[in-house]
Amino acid sequence: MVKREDPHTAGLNVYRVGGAVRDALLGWPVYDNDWVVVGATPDAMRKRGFKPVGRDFPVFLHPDSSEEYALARTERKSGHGYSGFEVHASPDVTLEEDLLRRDLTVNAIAQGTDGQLVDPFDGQGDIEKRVLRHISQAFSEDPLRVLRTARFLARYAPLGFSIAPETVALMTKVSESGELEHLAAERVWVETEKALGEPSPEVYFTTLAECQALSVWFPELVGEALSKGLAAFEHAPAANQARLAHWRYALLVCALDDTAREALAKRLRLPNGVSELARHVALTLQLLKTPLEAAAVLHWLERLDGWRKPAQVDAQLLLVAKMAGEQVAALEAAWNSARAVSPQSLIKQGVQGAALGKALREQRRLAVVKALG
Ligand SMILES: Nc1ccn([C@@H]2O[C@H](COP(=O)(O)OP(=O)(O)OP(=O)(O)O)[C@@H](O)[C@H]2O)c(=O)n1
Repeated sequence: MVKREDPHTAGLNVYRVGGAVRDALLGWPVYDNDWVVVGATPDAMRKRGFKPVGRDFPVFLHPDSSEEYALARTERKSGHGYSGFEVHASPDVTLEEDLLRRDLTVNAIAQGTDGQLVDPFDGQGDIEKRVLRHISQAFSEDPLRVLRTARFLARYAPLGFSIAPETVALMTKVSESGELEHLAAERVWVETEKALGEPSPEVYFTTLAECQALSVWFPELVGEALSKGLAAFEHAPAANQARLAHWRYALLVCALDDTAREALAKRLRLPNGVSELARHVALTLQLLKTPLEAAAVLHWLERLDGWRKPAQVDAQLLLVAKMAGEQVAALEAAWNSARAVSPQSLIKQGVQGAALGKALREQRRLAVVKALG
């Protein structure tokens, strides 16, 4: 089959870059491509039908594929945090200059439309050696890269990867400089959430501990709390990636006390669903610590909003299944009996209003008592 040339990019100097090239070389699944465009202007991109999306630098979406096309640029840090960047994008920025501003050698390989690789920092050599290595001191201009590097290791450690000692040293220097504190909590959570969905999520946290970054954003997890939390990961049930990440987070913090867990949730500005899930796991483990009693089970179901959101109870039973097997079976039986109590049948009997609520509560109580035997 003859491949038709894409009219939108015909004559443009474009390269596939970043994660897509890295992952293709690693044999890892590639979900989306990022492209860099050399020698073009924003105007020329718009005329070709690309849609501008970048707020801080010129990035465009391809009109058909919606893949990202960024104009080659250089960046220089000019202040704290993420806002302090001076971006220089112009047709005279070369591909090599654009690659030089990037974080890791394995992320700075470009591929021309002819398939040729442009690899000025020997990213291919580092892929072969299984090493995550920073490209230059500019690594420290974006403190998020400390978290990114730990996250990449959580993904690739099972392939034999490690972080170059000089990069660990630089990550430590960034952590100790206080720059990590300037990151937005949301960005920290995005990295952490991704890391929690990776094959070796524990590696993210141990790496952050090793380079002194853990105490900045996760002080509650420093020391023994971390080993306890990481040990809980193996109890995470199989799930899709988004769910798995949240379940693992809830397990990670399940041994913390309420104050520590809530402080962490607040600092990370966790989405409500995630902090609530973590709270629920703590409640469930608390319930399972002692022999099950009907009043405690009913109180737990109320706290989980189980009558309105039964899926929240089901999730808890799955989550703690491997931690407290037998008790969980009894709890599940009690829950199944209680949820089988139907308001409809009471309504049919003519029970209404406040009396209905009371009757429901009583029938559920009886169901739980009976199930617990
Ligand atoms: N703080 C950052 C973010 C991104 N990049 C560069 O931009 C590319 C694309 O970044 P991104 O899409 O965030 O990550 P990927 O490397 O594509 O990895 P992932 O598989 O997680 O999407 C990276 O490969 C890297 O070259 C960087 O140098 N520093």
